[in-house]
Amino acid sequence: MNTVTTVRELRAAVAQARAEGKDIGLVPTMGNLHAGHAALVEKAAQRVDFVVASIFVNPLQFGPKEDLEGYPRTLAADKERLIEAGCQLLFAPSVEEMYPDGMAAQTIVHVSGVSEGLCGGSRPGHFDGVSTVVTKLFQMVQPDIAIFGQKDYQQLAVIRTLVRDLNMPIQIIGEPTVRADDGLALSSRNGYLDATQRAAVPAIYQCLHQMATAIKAGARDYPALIVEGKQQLEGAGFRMDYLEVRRADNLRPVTAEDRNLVILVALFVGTTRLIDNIAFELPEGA
Ligand SMILES: Nc1ncnc2c1ncn2[C@@H]1O[C@H](COP(=O)(O)OP(=O)(O)OP(=O)(O)O)[C@@H](O)[C@H]1O
Ligand SMILES: CC(C)(CO)[C@@H](O)C(=O)[O-]
Ligand code: BAL
Repeated sequence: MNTVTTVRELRAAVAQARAEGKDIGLVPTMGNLHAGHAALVEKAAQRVDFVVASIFVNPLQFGPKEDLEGYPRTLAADKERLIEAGCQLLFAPSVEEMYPDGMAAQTIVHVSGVSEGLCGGSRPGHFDGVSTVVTKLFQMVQPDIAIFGQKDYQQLAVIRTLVRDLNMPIQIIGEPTVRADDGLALSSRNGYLDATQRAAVPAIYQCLHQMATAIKAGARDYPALIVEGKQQLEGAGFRMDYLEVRRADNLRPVTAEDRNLVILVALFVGTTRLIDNIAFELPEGA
């Protein structure tokens, strides 16, 4: 695996792969890689000849009181994981390389609709930062496919909308969330948890799973289910950001006719903000 840090080197390496007739896949990340990221790279390696991963902790998507400074940076270990997973090229640019004129001067890409509410409501500007950096990465690499995790469900929906609205010829692939044995969604931010918090957090997915089971069994009073779910999570010691049932395709509020649903949660464990979700289809007759 080669590592490049400049757009110029990135374009040259991708051009060479193209000249060799290879198709290209991109896996954008912020590093501190775990088995969830590895699954995305492995999927890309199954689908294309040349896998590019990026590691960039994008300041543009962090709020002023968020964890930009403390976000874990583990480049040496990340490279080992990428090699094992089948990555051919790592792009690990500096902030100056990505935003040479500074972030205030950067053209911003705003995806409307699906970026509003949920994480977009709690993290103002977050999805503008994501859409902008992902657009830049897409322009730099011009991949055939790009792979994202369903753990960041709203992000995936924003990127699908971005690609459709701006007619980008890139196939977006969403990969299932990789979980620890106790159900916790793998996330770089799990590393912020102490032992007591780590013991408590499997309750997040258990709650989502219970709610999904109840809905599949016929429960339709979503507001009541949400109140109950929040009480359960608050009782486990978490501070709620949101817990919502939405349409799985466009994240709009659910109507009685909708069959494809997603329950999304964001909460604080101490100062650590975690997200998770469960998407499911209502069985026939339910
Ligand atoms: N458990 C997981 N399973 C599958 N994909 C994942 C998982 N966690 C993250 N991803 C995906 O990896 C890509 C890079 O995400 P990122 O580097 O932010 O990792 P993260 O672990 O989600 O970190 P954070 O704690 O910052 O949310 C995104 O497409 C994200 O959805
Ligand atoms: C897609 C992404 C790499 C953009 O910075 C980031 O939001 C992430 O890691 O999910
Ligand atoms: N995984 C999404 C990146 C972020 O939380 O900023």
